[in-house]
Amino acid sequence: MLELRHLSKSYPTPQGPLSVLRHIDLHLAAGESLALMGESGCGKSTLLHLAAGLDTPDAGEVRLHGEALSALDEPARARLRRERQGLVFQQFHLVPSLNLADNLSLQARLAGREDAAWNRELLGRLGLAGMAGRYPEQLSGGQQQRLAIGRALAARPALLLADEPTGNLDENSADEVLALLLALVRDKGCALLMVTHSPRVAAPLDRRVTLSHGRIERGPA
Ligand SMILES: Nc1ncnc2c1ncn2[C@@H]1O[C@H](COP(=O)(O)OP(=O)(O)OP(=O)(O)O)[C@@H](O)[C@H]1O
Repeated sequence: MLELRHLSKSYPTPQGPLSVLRHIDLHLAAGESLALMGESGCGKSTLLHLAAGLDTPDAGEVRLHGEALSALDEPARARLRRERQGLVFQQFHLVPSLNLADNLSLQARLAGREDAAWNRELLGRLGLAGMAGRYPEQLSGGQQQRLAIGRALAARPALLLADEPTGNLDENSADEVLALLLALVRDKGCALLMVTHSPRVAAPLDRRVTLSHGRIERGPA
């Protein structure tokens, strides 16, 4: 369902182009979870941004459901992101002026896929029921992260892209949020590509790969 073919990406720097990704091939099947690991600065976020169509590769292509993102214009890419992808970042990116219920349903509403029953189930399973009227600043870090996950899943995306989704949480909250995230994606048959530097966080996922020197090193299955 997500296919990265011969992806290459470099950034311009005063010292010349910095080659970050070199001919990356990666495939993620429907409903599969994959941890993308590697040392700080190895290009994990760059790869995730390319997969999300938030940035464009220098060479190669990203295909989602067989459709090449490069063949779409930006409005079509944005629509695909809204309808088919959920994004979760380490910084929660909640909208401060919207309450919890409105933050949760924002993306689904924009995608025309709002489902009140699913929203209620999400709130319950994320431990946020009864807090619908609260604003992000009135929530703990763990609650804000759970809300960000709920927002990404509210439109029932086929693919969740997550960049260190538990990176801002203490160990206990991180374990709890990760377990919830995995249970939700498994129940809904949602594929997951998750960036993490932590082997502990990567362990419960179906597969792990490591980025190093711009290339994928296949880990143990
Ligand atoms: N816009 C940019 N311009 C120039 N260099 C960049 C840019 N964005 C990222 N880089 C460089 O590209 C490399 C890969 O960055 P990236 O953020 O993808 O790494 P990462 O593996 O996600 O790191 P971390 O685990 O620390 O978040 C780094 O050396 C970074 O400094």
